[in-house]
Order: sequence, then C-alpha cells, then structure tokens
Amino acid sequence: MYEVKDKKVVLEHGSINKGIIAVASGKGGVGKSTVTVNLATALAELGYKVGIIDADVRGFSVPRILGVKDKPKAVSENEIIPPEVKGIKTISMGSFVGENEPVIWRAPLLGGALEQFFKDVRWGELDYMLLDLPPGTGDMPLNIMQKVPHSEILVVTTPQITATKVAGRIGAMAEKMDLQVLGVIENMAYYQCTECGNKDYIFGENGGETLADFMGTELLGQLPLISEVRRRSDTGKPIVFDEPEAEISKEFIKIAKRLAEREGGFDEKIEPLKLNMNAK
Ligand SMILES: Nc1ncnc2c1ncn2[C@@H]1O[C@H](COP(=O)(O)OP(=O)(O)OP(=O)(O)O)[C@@H](O)[C@H]1O
Repeated sequence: MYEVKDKKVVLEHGSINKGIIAVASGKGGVGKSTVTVNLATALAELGYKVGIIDADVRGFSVPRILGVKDKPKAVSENEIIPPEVKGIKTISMGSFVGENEPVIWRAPLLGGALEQFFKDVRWGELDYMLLDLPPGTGDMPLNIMQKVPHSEILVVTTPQITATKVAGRIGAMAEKMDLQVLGVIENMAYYQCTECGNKDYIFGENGGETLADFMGTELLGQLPLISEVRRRSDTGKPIVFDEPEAEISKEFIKIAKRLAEREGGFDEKIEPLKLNMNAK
C-alpha cells in the first residue's frame, strides 16, 4: 500500500512527510468527524498540507462537514484526483455513494477500499494525513489500524464515564498493535451560557484527563459544546475556517500546534504504548 523511505511515507501518487493521524472514538456521536475536519483545517491554517481519508465508511460525514461539493475525478484506471476544499484534499466513501444510501461493508472489503484510497488517489506531497476511523473498537477500526501501521492514534471522547470507559479500549487495541497514542481530546467538555458565561458540565468533569492518565498520554484539549459548531458542520463551514477568532477555534489551533511541534517523520520501529493500569 505504501513504503517508508527517508522518514517519509511514499505513496503511488505522492507522499506523507510528517504524520498519519488516525482519529478514533470508543463510541459514535462524540464528535470524532467534527474534530477530524476542524483539526485538519487548523493544521492547514498553520501552513501544513493536509489530506483526509474518511474511513468511517458507514457513517461518512467528512464531505458534509468540510463542504465538499465536487466528486473525485478518475483520470485513469489507477489514478483519482481528490476534491480539494480549503486547501484540504479528501476522499470519502460518501463521494461514491449517495448520503442516504446504506453501505454494507465487511472489514476485508473496507480494507480494499482503504488500500485504493492510499494507492490510487493523487495526494501529492502532504505533511499530514488524517484518518477518520469508524467509531468503536470492532473489526473495522482494527482492520484499518493493521493496514496502516505507521498511524498514530488521537482519541476523541466526551467527559462522560460511559464514553471514556469504552474509549479506554482503544488504548488496549493500540498497545496490541504497537501503535502510539498521540493524546486525548475531550469534546463537549462543557456548555457555556452565552448570556451569563456560566459553565455547565453537562456530561460530567475530568473524563478526558482520567482517560489520558489511564493511557499514559496527554490531554491535548477540551472543546466546549456550542451550537455554532453543529450549525457550521451541517452547512459545510468548519468553525476553525469560518470563525477563527472563536474560543473553540483557538483551542483547535492550540492542539494543532502541539501536534505539529513533535518531530514528525516515519520510523520503521514504533515504540509500543504503555498502559497505566493503576490509574483511577
Ligand atoms: N463541540 C461541539 N459542539 C456542538 N455540537 C457538536 C460538537 N461536536 C460535535 N457536535 C455535533 O454532534 C454530532 C455528532 O458529531 P460527529 O458526527 O462529529 O460525531 P462522530 O463521533 O464522528 O459520530 P459517528 O462516528 O457516529 O459518525 C454532530 O451533529 C456534530 O455537529
């Protein structure tokens, strides 16, 4: 599917120079796709070249959130030009089937599609590739992680105990496959009243921190629950792009900077993650 040469992931039609970030969540609906798109936008705003593979083949929502209007263009049997929005190249199952059509995939079939996304798409030179994984820790995300052993995992969770408990399994999955966990992003951390500024911790407090502690990784950021995020995602205008001065956009930029200050590049050997089984 790809090879690693001179610290780069070399693809058929391009390369990835700094990192493959697989965005995972223990369960659906916690904002994984929203985070993927806004983080990609933040990295692009910082000047990095970014691609997104929407690997959430059943619940694909990247095209809608990013505002993709164009279809991928096949220039030959083995070469596809991906749509590009806001400087971000992206490919999604959603570009090949209608939004309302069910996609009945089995993990091996998904593996085939993913391979094609890596091999046949003309990505050009990228700094970061983001993978929006299917939610959970079932066959689908497992299969993807196995196929892309140079990916590093970013875990999205809400602070709610039910969400953090299942997200903890991603750590075990990563450990089994010798994949690094980059950190945890706590989404929907609190709702801030637009009138009085009071913070309401709707889904509980400190869940992200507890999860990060359990995984022996860092809590990269806490994102508030605000209706503007949902509204803009529904209309294809990621908030980081559309309202860069919003507090949540600044938090995304902070997370992107934190990720980008790491050295980057790809090694043959990947250090396994150590789980801290004694954490609360
Ligand atoms: N911080 C936020 N504030 C307000 N709404 C949010 C926030 N994050 C996500 N949402 C909304 O929550 C819903 C679920 O988000 P999203 O589709 O990103 O979740 P997901 O984890 O990718 O779900 P799935 O994996 O099941 O597709 C969407 O309507 C999205 O607009």
